Amino acid sequence: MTVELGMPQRRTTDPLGRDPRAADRPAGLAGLVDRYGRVATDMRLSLTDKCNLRCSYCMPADGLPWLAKDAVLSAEEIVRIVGIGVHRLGVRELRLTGGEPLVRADLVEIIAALRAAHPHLPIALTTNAVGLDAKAAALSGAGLTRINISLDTLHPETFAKLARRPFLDRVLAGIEAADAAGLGPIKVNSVLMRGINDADAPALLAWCLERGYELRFIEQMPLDADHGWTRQGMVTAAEVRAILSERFRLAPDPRARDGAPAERFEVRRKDDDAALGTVGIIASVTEPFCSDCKRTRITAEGKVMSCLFSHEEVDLRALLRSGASDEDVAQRWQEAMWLKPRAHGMDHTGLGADGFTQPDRSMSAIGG
Ligand SMILES: Nc1nc2c(ncn2[C@@H]2O[C@H](COP(=O)(O)OP(=O)(O)OP(=O)(O)O)[C@@H](O)[C@H]2O)c(=O)[nH]1
Ligand SMILES: C[S@@+](CC[C@H](N)C(=O)[O-])C[C@H]1O[C@@H](n2cnc3c(N)ncnc32)[C@H](O)[C@@H]1O
Ligand code: SF4
Ligand code: SF4
Repeated sequence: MTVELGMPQRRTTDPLGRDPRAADRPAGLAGLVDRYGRVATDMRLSLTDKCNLRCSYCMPADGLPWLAKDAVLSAEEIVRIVGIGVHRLGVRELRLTGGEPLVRADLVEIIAALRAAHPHLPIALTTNAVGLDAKAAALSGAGLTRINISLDTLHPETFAKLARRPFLDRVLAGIEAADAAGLGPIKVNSVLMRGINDADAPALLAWCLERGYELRFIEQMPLDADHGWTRQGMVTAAEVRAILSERFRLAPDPRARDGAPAERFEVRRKDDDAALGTVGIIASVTEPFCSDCKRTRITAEGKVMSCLFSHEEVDLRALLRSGASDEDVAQRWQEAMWLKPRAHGMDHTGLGADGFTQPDRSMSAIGG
């Protein structure tokens, strides 16, 4: 069997697809453990590579060549692969992402089927919320647990510039509908771009705090399809804290982080120190959290990416479609995770630094 790998190499393995480099994985070791002792229990599954926005930090203006329909995992394959993760490999939480998961016509059916198979599994969705106003109630009814929504600005012109689509009103309607449908706690994801929306950060935080949403500012990572990212151009976590501190007082949140990308802060009013809520900062570049990583990713076409920045992908779809048993699929997934890089796709942290190569795929094609 030929195993498709990302750049820079292709690799062929034996008929069962065993990877010789994972030969040192102790026999009988349960779960998605890697060589550095991390255990992946958080599964992130991309439902599609397609999207209806063109955020400049993710997609090119003209979009990307979309995968063919039959290249993407079907609803049945998704249910099977999640079942293997949960029942055989210790997956404890699931996040559905993309691309834009809402463009998938069978999203509600997928969630209903996953919920029927796993009554107690936390199932979250990361979405841009375009069209969510019409679907939030159905998603909640189907069993979706909670939702994270991307929103970079409250200014229509800035939104249209960043997302290259004039859809701010639709996103705001989607957020409101998600809240009304009980899909909280709602988390809002915001990527700050220097000179474009960084000055909007305090106003966006005030807006989220008023509504009880948890805003998280995300450092831009080198995962844009245009390969235009530079370390100097990126707005850092330290800058975000400085911008927010002009209007609020931030104090470390005492709750345990538990491997989450976001470091949380309590937000207090400056004059009377009144508690207003929480803000998160996801500092993948300047304050990486790889040593506690518990994530395993499956792309829309069924490939394991052990790390967001992996240059290797292990094809589970081919196995699923070749009549392989759940045990074989689980074993390949375990081998892929055993070989997970230590950090940022390498053996050390350093996005944009020496030794780092940006993956060919954009965030939208990996599944953010
Ligand atoms: N470097 C890195 N960044 C990640 C990883 N997972 C998520 N992120 C970043 O965190 C952002 C927010 O991710 P979400 O999809 O909202 O999920 P989350 O923050 O893990 O989810 P919660 O459990 O709701 O806090 C993503 O857009 C990425 O920028 C990861 O494994 N590595
Ligand atoms: C790839 S999107 C997929 C889900 C959905 N389309 C959305 O935007 O929420 C998931 C998350 O990735 C984030 N993202 C995309 N490109 C990024 C980049 N280059 N650096 C950091 N985060 C990025 C987005 O802000 C979004 O919150
Ligand atoms: S960040 Fe999400 S909404 Fe924006 S282009 Fe990427 S996949 Fe689409
Ligand atoms: S860069 Fe890779 S190792 Fe680091 S947190 Fe993200 S997925 Fe985990």
